[in-house]
Amino acid sequence: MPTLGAIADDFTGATDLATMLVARGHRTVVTVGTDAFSDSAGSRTVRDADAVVVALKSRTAPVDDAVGTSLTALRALREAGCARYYFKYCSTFDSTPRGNIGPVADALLAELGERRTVVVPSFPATGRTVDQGLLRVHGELLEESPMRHHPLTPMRDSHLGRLLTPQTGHPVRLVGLDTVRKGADALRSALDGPGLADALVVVDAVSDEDLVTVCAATAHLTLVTGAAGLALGLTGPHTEAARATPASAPGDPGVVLSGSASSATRAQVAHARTRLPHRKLDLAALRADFAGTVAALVGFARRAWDDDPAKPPLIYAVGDLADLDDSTPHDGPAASALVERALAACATGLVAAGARRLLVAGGETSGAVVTALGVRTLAIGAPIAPGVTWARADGRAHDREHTVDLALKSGNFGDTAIFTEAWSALV
Ligand SMILES: Nc1ncnc2c1ncn2[C@@H]1O[C@H](COP(=O)(O)OP(=O)(O)OP(=O)(O)O)[C@@H](O)[C@H]1O
Ligand SMILES: O=C(O)[C@@H](O)C(=O)CO
Repeated sequence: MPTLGAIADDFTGATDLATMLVARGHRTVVTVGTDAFSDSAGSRTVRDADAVVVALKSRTAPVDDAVGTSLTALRALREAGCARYYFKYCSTFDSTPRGNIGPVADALLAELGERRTVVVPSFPATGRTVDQGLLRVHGELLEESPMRHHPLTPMRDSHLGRLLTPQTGHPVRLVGLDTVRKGADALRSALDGPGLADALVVVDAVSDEDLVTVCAATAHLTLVTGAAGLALGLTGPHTEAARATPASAPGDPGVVLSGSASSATRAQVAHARTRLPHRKLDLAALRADFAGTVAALVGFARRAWDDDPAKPPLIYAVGDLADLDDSTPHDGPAASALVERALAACATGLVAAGARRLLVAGGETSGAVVTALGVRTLAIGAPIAPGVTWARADGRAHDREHTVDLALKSGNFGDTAIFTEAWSALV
Protein backbone atom coordinates (compact mmCIF):
# COMPACT_ATOMS: atom_id res chain seq x y z
CA MET A 1 0.00 0.00 0.00
CA PRO A 2 1.42 3.43 -0.83
CA THR A 3 2.36 5.70 2.04
CA LEU A 4 3.38 8.78 0.06
CA GLY A 5 0.92 10.50 -2.26
CA ALA A 6 2.03 13.28 -4.57
CA ILE A 7 0.04 15.67 -6.71
CA ALA A 8 1.98 17.21 -9.59
CA ASP A 9 0.63 20.25 -11.41
CA ASP A 10 2.01 19.12 -14.75
CA PHE A 11 3.14 15.93 -16.44
CA THR A 12 6.87 16.56 -16.79
CA GLY A 13 6.85 17.59 -13.14
CA ALA A 14 5.22 14.28 -12.24
CA THR A 15 7.89 12.19 -13.97
CA ASP A 16 10.57 14.50 -12.54
CA LEU A 17 9.41 13.76 -9.00
CA ALA A 18 8.84 10.06 -9.75
CA THR A 19 12.40 9.78 -11.09
CA MET A 20 13.72 11.12 -7.82
CA LEU A 21 11.50 8.84 -5.73
CA VAL A 22 12.49 5.75 -7.72
CA ALA A 23 16.15 6.62 -7.29
CA ARG A 24 15.59 6.97 -3.52
CA GLY A 25 14.15 3.46 -3.24
CA HIS A 26 10.40 3.98 -3.61
CA ARG A 27 8.45 1.76 -5.98
CA THR A 28 6.61 4.60 -7.70
CA VAL A 29 3.75 4.82 -10.13
CA VAL A 30 2.60 7.92 -11.99
CA THR A 31 -1.11 8.00 -12.73
CA VAL A 32 -2.54 10.36 -15.28
CA GLY A 33 -5.37 11.92 -13.32
CA THR A 34 -7.24 9.55 -11.03
CA ASP A 35 -9.01 7.13 -13.39
CA ALA A 36 -6.49 4.39 -12.69
CA PHE A 37 -7.54 4.32 -9.00
CA SER A 38 -10.93 2.93 -9.90
CA ASP A 39 -10.14 0.22 -12.47
CA SER A 40 -8.90 -3.17 -11.38
CA ALA A 41 -5.52 -3.15 -13.15
CA GLY A 42 -4.84 0.47 -12.17
CA SER A 43 -5.81 0.03 -8.54
CA ARG A 44 -3.57 -3.05 -8.32
CA THR A 45 -0.65 -1.01 -9.68
CA VAL A 46 -1.39 1.72 -7.15
CA ARG A 47 -1.66 -0.79 -4.30
CA ASP A 48 1.72 -2.31 -5.15
CA ALA A 49 3.53 1.03 -5.06
CA ASP A 50 5.24 2.78 -2.16
CA ALA A 51 4.58 6.17 -3.68
CA VAL A 52 1.98 7.40 -6.16
CA VAL A 53 2.32 10.60 -8.16
CA VAL A 54 -0.90 11.88 -9.69
CA ALA A 55 -0.09 13.89 -12.81
CA LEU A 56 -2.48 16.77 -13.42
CA LYS A 57 -2.55 19.49 -16.02
CA SER A 58 -3.51 22.10 -13.45
CA ARG A 59 -0.64 24.57 -13.59
CA THR A 60 -2.34 26.93 -15.99
CA ALA A 61 -5.93 25.74 -15.60
CA PRO A 62 -8.55 28.13 -14.20
CA VAL A 63 -8.08 28.32 -10.41
CA ASP A 64 -11.32 26.48 -9.57
CA ASP A 65 -10.43 23.60 -11.90
CA ALA A 66 -6.93 23.35 -10.48
CA VAL A 67 -8.28 23.26 -6.93
CA GLY A 68 -11.01 20.76 -7.86
CA THR A 69 -8.73 18.27 -9.63
CA SER A 70 -6.10 18.57 -6.89
CA LEU A 71 -8.67 17.79 -4.18
CA THR A 72 -9.97 14.84 -6.19
CA ALA A 73 -6.39 13.58 -6.40
CA LEU A 74 -5.86 14.06 -2.67
CA ARG A 75 -9.01 12.11 -1.83
CA ALA A 76 -8.04 9.26 -4.18
CA LEU A 77 -4.58 9.10 -2.63
CA ARG A 78 -6.04 9.11 0.88
CA GLU A 79 -8.42 6.30 0.02
CA ALA A 80 -5.50 4.34 -1.46
CA GLY A 81 -3.84 4.46 1.97
CA CYS A 82 -1.43 7.39 1.74
CA ALA A 83 -0.57 9.12 4.99
CA ARG A 84 1.71 11.92 3.74
CA TYR A 85 1.32 14.23 0.76
CA TYR A 86 3.59 16.19 -1.54
CA PHE A 87 2.34 18.98 -3.78
CA LYS A 88 4.83 19.18 -6.67
CA TYR A 89 5.04 22.39 -8.68
CA CYS A 90 7.71 23.82 -10.90
CA SER A 91 11.20 24.59 -9.67
CA THR A 92 10.77 27.97 -11.36
CA PHE A 93 7.53 28.51 -9.41
CA ASP A 94 5.46 28.82 -12.61
CA SER A 95 2.26 30.58 -11.60
CA THR A 96 0.33 33.82 -12.02
CA PRO A 97 -0.88 36.31 -9.38
CA ARG A 98 -4.10 34.25 -9.13
CA GLY A 99 -2.40 30.90 -8.80
CA ASN A 100 -2.32 28.09 -8.97
CA ILE A 101 0.31 27.27 -6.36
CA GLY A 102 -1.27 29.26 -3.50
CA PRO A 103 -4.91 28.26 -4.04
CA VAL A 104 -4.03 24.57 -4.41
CA ALA A 105 -1.78 24.59 -1.32
CA ASP A 106 -4.55 26.34 0.67
CA ALA A 107 -7.17 23.82 -0.48
CA LEU A 108 -4.98 20.80 0.28
CA LEU A 109 -4.21 22.15 3.76
CA ALA A 110 -7.88 22.79 4.48
CA GLU A 111 -8.87 19.31 3.29
CA LEU A 112 -6.20 17.75 5.51
CA GLY A 113 -7.20 19.89 8.50
CA GLU A 114 -3.73 21.47 8.57
CA ARG A 115 -2.69 25.13 8.69
CA ARG A 116 0.97 25.04 7.80
CA THR A 117 3.25 23.73 5.12
CA VAL A 118 6.64 24.48 3.60
CA VAL A 119 7.38 25.95 0.17
CA VAL A 120 10.60 24.54 -1.28
CA PRO A 121 11.12 25.02 -5.04
CA SER A 122 14.90 24.68 -4.74
CA PHE A 123 16.44 21.96 -6.97
CA PRO A 124 20.22 22.51 -7.13
CA ALA A 125 20.80 19.58 -9.55
CA THR A 126 18.98 21.66 -12.16
CA GLY A 127 20.40 25.00 -11.03
CA ARG A 128 17.45 26.22 -8.92
CA THR A 129 18.34 27.66 -5.52
CA VAL A 130 16.52 29.75 -2.92
CA ASP A 131 18.39 32.13 -0.62
CA GLN A 132 16.70 34.88 1.42
CA GLY A 133 13.53 33.81 -0.29
CA LEU A 134 14.90 34.73 -3.73
CA LEU A 135 14.69 32.07 -6.42
CA ARG A 136 17.66 31.80 -8.75
CA VAL A 137 18.08 29.79 -11.94
CA HIS A 138 21.72 28.86 -12.61
CA GLY A 139 22.76 31.82 -10.46
CA GLU A 140 20.50 34.33 -12.22
CA LEU A 141 17.50 35.82 -10.44
CA LEU A 142 14.30 34.18 -11.72
CA GLU A 143 13.03 37.52 -13.02
CA GLU A 144 16.19 37.95 -15.10
CA SER A 145 16.22 34.34 -16.34
CA PRO A 146 14.61 33.24 -19.60
CA MET A 147 11.49 32.44 -17.53
CA ARG A 148 10.51 36.11 -17.91
CA HIS A 149 9.54 35.21 -21.52
CA HIS A 150 7.44 32.14 -20.70
CA PRO A 151 4.37 32.15 -22.97
CA LEU A 152 1.91 31.09 -20.23
CA THR A 153 3.47 32.00 -16.89
CA PRO A 154 6.07 34.74 -17.40
CA MET A 155 7.99 35.05 -14.11
CA ARG A 156 8.87 38.72 -13.54
CA ASP A 157 9.67 38.62 -9.81
CA SER A 158 12.11 36.39 -7.92
CA HIS A 159 10.86 36.96 -4.38
CA LEU A 160 8.82 33.93 -3.36
CA GLY A 161 7.02 35.84 -0.62
CA ARG A 162 5.87 38.51 -3.07
CA LEU A 163 4.90 35.89 -5.65
CA LEU A 164 2.93 33.78 -3.20
CA THR A 165 1.21 36.39 -1.01
CA PRO A 166 -1.43 37.39 -3.59
CA GLN A 167 -2.17 33.70 -4.21
CA THR A 168 -2.91 32.51 -0.67
CA GLY A 169 -5.13 33.16 2.32
CA HIS A 170 -2.29 32.19 4.68
CA PRO A 171 0.53 34.47 5.80
CA VAL A 172 3.76 33.74 3.92
CA ARG A 173 6.87 33.48 6.09
CA LEU A 174 10.56 32.78 5.45
CA VAL A 175 13.01 30.52 7.24
CA GLY A 176 16.49 31.43 6.07
CA LEU A 177 19.60 29.47 5.26
CA ASP A 178 21.19 30.34 8.63
CA THR A 179 18.50 28.26 10.38
CA VAL A 180 18.66 25.44 7.81
CA ARG A 181 22.42 25.19 8.33
CA LYS A 182 21.91 24.66 12.09
CA GLY A 183 20.55 21.20 11.21
CA ALA A 184 17.27 19.30 11.12
CA ASP A 185 16.43 19.59 14.84
CA ALA A 186 16.94 23.35 14.93
CA LEU A 187 14.99 23.79 11.73
CA ARG A 188 12.16 21.65 13.02
CA SER A 189 11.99 23.71 16.22
CA ALA A 190 11.90 26.89 14.16
CA LEU A 191 9.13 25.52 11.96
CA ASP A 192 7.16 24.44 15.03
CA GLY A 193 7.60 27.87 16.65
CA PRO A 194 4.51 29.95 17.43
CA GLY A 195 4.92 32.46 14.58
CA LEU A 196 4.69 29.76 11.92
CA ALA A 197 1.74 27.70 13.13
CA ASP A 198 -0.52 29.13 10.45
CA ALA A 199 1.63 29.89 7.40
CA LEU A 200 3.11 28.91 4.09
CA VAL A 201 6.78 28.85 5.06
CA VAL A 202 9.33 29.45 2.33
CA VAL A 203 12.49 27.57 3.33
CA ASP A 204 15.85 28.50 1.83
CA ALA A 205 18.00 25.74 0.30
CA VAL A 206 20.95 26.13 -2.04
CA SER A 207 22.55 22.67 -1.89
CA ASP A 208 21.49 19.03 -1.83
CA GLU A 209 22.58 18.86 1.83
CA ASP A 210 20.22 21.73 2.65
CA LEU A 211 17.36 19.84 1.02
CA VAL A 212 18.13 16.68 2.97
CA THR A 213 18.01 18.79 6.16
CA VAL A 214 14.69 20.38 5.16
CA CYS A 215 13.30 16.96 4.33
CA ALA A 216 14.30 15.54 7.73
CA ALA A 217 12.94 18.60 9.56
CA THR A 218 9.57 18.35 7.83
CA ALA A 219 9.02 14.60 8.18
CA HIS A 220 6.21 15.29 10.67
CA LEU A 221 4.24 17.55 8.32
CA THR A 222 1.30 15.89 6.60
CA LEU A 223 1.78 18.07 3.53
CA VAL A 224 4.97 19.40 1.99
CA THR A 225 5.16 21.43 -1.20
CA GLY A 226 7.99 22.05 -3.61
CA ALA A 227 9.90 20.88 -6.65
CA ALA A 228 11.45 17.42 -6.96
CA GLY A 229 14.57 18.43 -5.00
CA LEU A 230 12.72 18.13 -1.71
CA ALA A 231 12.37 14.38 -2.35
CA LEU A 232 16.16 13.98 -2.18
CA GLY A 233 15.90 13.21 1.52
CA LEU A 234 12.85 10.93 1.26
CA THR A 235 14.48 7.55 1.51
CA GLY A 236 12.14 4.72 0.53
CA PRO A 237 11.92 1.14 1.78
CA HIS A 238 14.03 -0.37 -1.02
CA THR A 239 17.77 -0.19 -1.48
CA GLU A 240 17.67 -0.46 -5.26
CA ALA A 241 15.75 1.61 -7.74
CA ALA A 242 12.99 -0.50 -9.30
CA ARG A 243 12.91 0.58 -12.95
CA ALA A 244 10.55 -0.55 -15.67
CA THR A 245 12.09 -2.21 -18.73
CA PRO A 246 11.65 -0.44 -22.08
CA ALA A 247 8.60 -1.17 -24.22
CA SER A 248 10.53 -0.69 -27.45
CA ALA A 249 13.62 -2.25 -28.98
CA PRO A 250 16.61 -0.47 -30.54
CA GLY A 251 15.71 0.60 -34.07
CA ASP A 252 11.99 0.98 -33.32
CA PRO A 253 10.60 4.23 -34.71
CA GLY A 254 11.02 7.24 -32.45
CA VAL A 255 10.14 10.92 -32.62
CA VAL A 256 10.82 14.17 -30.79
CA LEU A 257 7.83 16.48 -30.29
CA SER A 258 8.72 19.88 -28.89
CA GLY A 259 6.19 22.55 -27.92
CA SER A 260 8.46 24.25 -25.42
CA ALA A 261 9.76 27.77 -25.98
CA SER A 262 12.30 27.71 -23.15
CA SER A 263 15.88 28.75 -23.80
CA ALA A 264 17.16 25.25 -22.98
CA THR A 265 14.75 23.67 -25.43
CA ARG A 266 15.58 26.21 -28.13
CA ALA A 267 19.25 25.27 -27.81
CA GLN A 268 18.29 21.59 -27.97
CA VAL A 269 16.19 22.22 -31.09
CA ALA A 270 19.06 24.13 -32.72
CA HIS A 271 21.42 21.25 -31.96
CA ALA A 272 19.02 18.59 -33.22
CA ARG A 273 18.23 20.53 -36.41
CA THR A 274 21.82 19.95 -37.55
CA ARG A 275 21.56 16.20 -36.90
CA LEU A 276 17.97 14.99 -37.25
CA PRO A 277 15.30 15.32 -39.95
CA HIS A 278 13.04 18.14 -38.75
CA ARG A 279 9.90 20.15 -39.43
CA LYS A 280 8.65 23.28 -37.68
CA LEU A 281 4.91 23.62 -37.06
CA ASP A 282 3.32 26.02 -39.51
CA LEU A 283 0.55 27.76 -37.54
CA ALA A 284 -1.05 29.33 -40.60
CA ALA A 285 -1.23 25.94 -42.33
CA LEU A 286 -2.69 24.39 -39.17
CA ARG A 287 -5.36 27.07 -39.01
CA ALA A 288 -6.21 26.58 -42.67
CA ASP A 289 -6.22 22.75 -42.72
CA PHE A 290 -5.52 21.14 -39.36
CA ALA A 291 -6.02 17.49 -40.34
CA GLY A 292 -4.13 17.81 -43.64
CA THR A 293 -1.19 19.56 -41.96
CA VAL A 294 -0.94 16.92 -39.23
CA ALA A 295 -1.17 14.12 -41.82
CA ALA A 296 1.70 15.73 -43.75
CA LEU A 297 3.81 15.80 -40.57
CA VAL A 298 3.08 12.13 -39.90
CA GLY A 299 4.04 11.37 -43.52
CA PHE A 300 7.29 13.27 -43.06
CA ALA A 301 8.12 11.19 -39.97
CA ARG A 302 7.35 7.90 -41.76
CA ARG A 303 9.71 8.84 -44.59
CA ALA A 304 12.37 9.78 -42.05
CA TRP A 305 12.04 6.36 -40.35
CA ASP A 306 12.41 4.66 -43.73
CA ASP A 307 15.45 6.77 -44.62
CA ASP A 308 17.35 6.19 -41.37
CA PRO A 309 15.73 4.52 -38.34
CA ALA A 310 18.63 5.70 -36.18
CA LYS A 311 17.57 9.33 -36.63
CA PRO A 312 14.27 10.08 -34.91
CA PRO A 313 12.59 13.01 -36.65
CA LEU A 314 11.97 16.25 -34.75
CA ILE A 315 8.69 18.17 -34.97
CA TYR A 316 8.93 21.44 -33.08
CA ALA A 317 7.03 24.65 -32.46
CA VAL A 318 9.67 27.22 -31.53
CA GLY A 319 13.14 27.70 -33.00
CA ASP A 320 13.55 31.24 -31.70
CA LEU A 321 11.41 33.59 -29.66
CA ALA A 322 10.18 35.36 -32.80
CA ASP A 323 8.19 32.17 -33.56
CA LEU A 324 5.98 32.84 -30.54
CA ASP A 325 2.55 33.99 -31.52
CA ASP A 326 0.35 35.47 -28.77
CA SER A 327 -2.67 35.97 -30.99
CA THR A 328 -6.13 34.51 -30.48
CA PRO A 329 -8.12 34.89 -33.69
CA HIS A 330 -11.86 35.49 -33.18
CA ASP A 331 -12.67 32.26 -35.06
CA GLY A 332 -10.11 29.87 -33.61
CA PRO A 333 -8.00 28.80 -30.64
CA ALA A 334 -5.07 30.78 -29.26
CA ALA A 335 -1.77 29.89 -30.90
CA SER A 336 -0.57 28.10 -27.75
CA ALA A 337 -3.67 25.87 -27.71
CA LEU A 338 -3.31 25.23 -31.44
CA VAL A 339 0.29 24.10 -30.95
CA GLU A 340 -0.71 21.75 -28.13
CA ARG A 341 -3.54 20.28 -30.20
CA ALA A 342 -1.27 19.86 -33.20
CA LEU A 343 1.49 18.07 -31.30
CA ALA A 344 -1.09 15.89 -29.54
CA ALA A 345 -2.60 14.96 -32.92
CA CYS A 346 0.87 14.25 -34.29
CA ALA A 347 1.51 11.95 -31.33
CA THR A 348 -1.61 9.86 -31.87
CA GLY A 349 -1.03 9.78 -35.64
CA LEU A 350 2.58 8.75 -35.16
CA VAL A 351 1.78 6.01 -32.64
CA ALA A 352 -0.86 4.68 -35.06
CA ALA A 353 1.87 4.78 -37.75
CA GLY A 354 4.23 2.71 -35.59
CA ALA A 355 6.13 5.10 -33.28
CA ARG A 356 7.24 3.23 -30.14
CA ARG A 357 9.40 5.90 -28.47
CA LEU A 358 8.45 9.53 -28.03
CA LEU A 359 10.45 12.30 -26.43
CA VAL A 360 8.19 15.26 -25.66
CA ALA A 361 9.49 18.68 -24.61
CA GLY A 362 7.43 21.04 -22.47
CA GLY A 363 5.11 20.45 -19.53
CA GLU A 364 1.90 21.71 -21.12
CA THR A 365 2.83 19.99 -24.35
CA SER A 366 3.46 16.73 -22.49
CA GLY A 367 0.06 17.05 -20.82
CA ALA A 368 -1.62 17.42 -24.19
CA VAL A 369 0.29 14.49 -25.70
CA VAL A 370 -0.21 12.12 -22.76
CA THR A 371 -3.91 12.94 -22.63
CA ALA A 372 -4.34 12.40 -26.37
CA LEU A 373 -2.50 9.08 -26.15
CA GLY A 374 -4.96 7.98 -23.48
CA VAL A 375 -2.13 7.13 -21.08
CA ARG A 376 -3.34 6.06 -17.63
CA THR A 377 -0.14 4.98 -15.89
CA LEU A 378 3.57 5.58 -16.40
CA ALA A 379 6.13 3.12 -15.07
CA ILE A 380 9.43 4.90 -14.56
CA GLY A 381 12.33 3.45 -16.58
CA ALA A 382 15.89 4.53 -17.31
CA PRO A 383 16.95 8.06 -16.30
CA ILE A 384 18.17 10.43 -19.04
CA ALA A 385 19.19 13.59 -17.14
CA PRO A 386 18.28 15.20 -13.80
CA GLY A 387 14.50 15.35 -13.82
CA VAL A 388 14.09 13.55 -17.16
CA THR A 389 13.43 9.83 -17.56
CA TRP A 390 12.07 7.23 -19.91
CA ALA A 391 8.77 5.79 -18.77
CA ARG A 392 6.73 2.90 -20.06
CA ALA A 393 3.29 4.23 -20.90
CA ASP A 394 0.18 2.14 -21.36
CA GLY A 395 -2.54 3.93 -23.25
CA ARG A 396 -5.38 3.79 -25.69
CA ALA A 397 -5.83 5.97 -28.76
CA HIS A 398 -7.76 5.54 -32.02
CA ASP A 399 -9.54 2.57 -30.35
CA ARG A 400 -6.30 0.65 -29.95
CA GLU A 401 -4.27 -0.23 -26.88
CA HIS A 402 -0.60 0.63 -27.08
CA THR A 403 2.51 0.58 -24.92
CA VAL A 404 5.24 3.06 -25.77
CA ASP A 405 8.35 4.53 -24.21
CA LEU A 406 7.73 8.15 -23.32
CA ALA A 407 10.17 10.76 -22.05
CA LEU A 408 8.55 13.97 -20.83
CA LYS A 409 11.16 16.70 -20.73
CA SER A 410 10.52 19.84 -18.78
CA GLY A 411 11.24 22.89 -20.90
CA ASN A 412 14.32 23.93 -18.99
CA PHE A 413 15.85 20.52 -18.34
CA GLY A 414 18.43 18.49 -20.21
CA ASP A 415 21.73 19.00 -22.01
CA THR A 416 21.91 20.54 -25.45
CA ALA A 417 22.30 17.09 -27.06
CA ILE A 418 19.36 15.45 -25.27
CA PHE A 419 17.22 15.06 -28.41
CA THR A 420 19.92 13.01 -30.10
CA GLU A 421 21.34 11.22 -27.07
CA ALA A 422 18.35 10.29 -24.92
CA TRP A 423 17.76 7.17 -27.04
CA SER A 424 20.91 5.44 -25.87
CA ALA A 425 19.44 5.15 -22.35
CA LEU A 426 16.71 2.88 -23.75
CA VAL A 427 18.84 -0.11 -24.67
N1 LIG B 1 4.70 29.40 -31.75
C1 LIG B 1 4.01 29.44 -30.61
N2 LIG B 1 3.16 30.45 -30.38
C2 LIG B 1 2.44 30.48 -29.22
N3 LIG B 1 2.50 29.56 -28.26
C3 LIG B 1 3.33 28.54 -28.47
C4 LIG B 1 4.12 28.42 -29.63
N4 LIG B 1 4.85 27.31 -29.54
C5 LIG B 1 4.55 26.75 -28.38
N5 LIG B 1 3.62 27.46 -27.74
C6 LIG B 1 3.01 27.15 -26.45
O1 LIG B 1 3.89 27.47 -25.41
C7 LIG B 1 3.58 26.63 -24.30
C8 LIG B 1 4.88 26.04 -23.83
O2 LIG B 1 4.62 25.45 -22.61
P1 LIG B 1 5.23 24.05 -22.21
O3 LIG B 1 4.83 23.86 -20.80
O4 LIG B 1 4.87 23.00 -23.19
O5 LIG B 1 6.79 24.28 -22.32
P2 LIG B 1 7.73 24.89 -21.19
O6 LIG B 1 6.98 25.90 -20.43
O7 LIG B 1 9.00 25.28 -21.82
O8 LIG B 1 7.98 23.63 -20.29
P3 LIG B 1 7.85 23.45 -18.72
O9 LIG B 1 6.46 23.83 -18.32
O10 LIG B 1 8.09 22.01 -18.59
O11 LIG B 1 8.89 24.33 -18.11
C9 LIG B 1 2.60 25.57 -24.80
O12 LIG B 1 1.28 25.94 -24.41
C10 LIG B 1 2.76 25.68 -26.30
O13 LIG B 1 1.60 25.27 -26.99
O1 LIG C 1 10.30 21.37 -11.35
C1 LIG C 1 10.52 21.49 -12.54
O2 LIG C 1 11.23 22.41 -13.01
C2 LIG C 1 9.88 20.53 -13.50
O3 LIG C 1 9.63 19.30 -12.91
C3 LIG C 1 8.59 21.04 -13.98
O4 LIG C 1 7.67 21.21 -13.20
C4 LIG C 1 8.47 21.25 -15.40
O5 LIG C 1 7.27 21.72 -15.86
